[in-house]
Amino acid sequence: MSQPLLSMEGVSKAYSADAQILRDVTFKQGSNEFLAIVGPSGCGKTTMLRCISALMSPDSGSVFHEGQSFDDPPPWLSIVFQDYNRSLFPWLSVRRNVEQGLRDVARSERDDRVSEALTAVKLDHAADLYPWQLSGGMQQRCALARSIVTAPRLLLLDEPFASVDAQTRIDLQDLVMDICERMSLSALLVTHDIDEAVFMADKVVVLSTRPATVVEEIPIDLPRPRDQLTTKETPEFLSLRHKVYTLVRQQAQ
Ligand SMILES: Nc1ncnc2c1ncn2[C@@H]1O[C@H](COP(=O)(O)OP(=O)(O)OP(=O)(O)O)[C@@H](O)[C@H]1O
Repeated sequence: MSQPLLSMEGVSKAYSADAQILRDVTFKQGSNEFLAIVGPSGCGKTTMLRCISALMSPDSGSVFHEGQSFDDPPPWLSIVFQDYNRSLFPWLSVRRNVEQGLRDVARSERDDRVSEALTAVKLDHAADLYPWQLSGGMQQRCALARSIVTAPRLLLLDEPFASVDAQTRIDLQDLVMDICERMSLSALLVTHDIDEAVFMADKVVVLSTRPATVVEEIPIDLPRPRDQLTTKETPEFLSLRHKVYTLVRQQAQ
């Protein structure tokens, strides 16, 4: 049987003796699977992403990519953060920002790949502008282009839509789902927004309060492509949203 793309097995992490953050976190993510992580505020979701991306080592347990452990941030993984303001270089144009992901690639290939990534996020027209000349949504699309330009297998999304307005958030959700579909990319989305988790994911993983552990994994078998209006009006969507919301609320009590 083939190995999952990503697996966390019994991962625990504490920042100090009295600050246990993760406790025995275990789940698997398959290839091309879109996974959403939800849980109470401050439960340790970002800490979990740091362990997955090898920016931080777990105290116990392991993270595996196709059955292999790894020590450094791996090339098959890219991260998109909430705070695009701090993740883009203001002194570099959009094109040069995206190019940062490709420093080891030959110039001729680099230009083509940057252009492809900018087309994928619909930013071709803004390639020569600077981040401070862009709207919030455009800056986050630029950050997304920089993440996909390296052709990763897995995109880690740490509340990537939390700093934009409601309409832009919806547009970015559709864009990310479309990119994942077209590039056969897996995604692991951390979000506080339960509608967003159910709408975008193939599986929602619910975490407990600190120290976080997996409370339940809920498969989301809504058909794709998903539509912001019609999918969200189906009884199946409403019932899944109810289930996830109830579980998260129980944790917070
Ligand atoms: N480097 C660090 N050193 C010490 N404590 C930390 C560190 N990073 C995070 N923490 C603490 O660990 C806890 C979990 O933080 P984390 O950011 O992982 O949670 P989260 O679920 O992503 O939070 P939120 O829901 O607010 O986005 C918090 O109490 C936070 O203050």
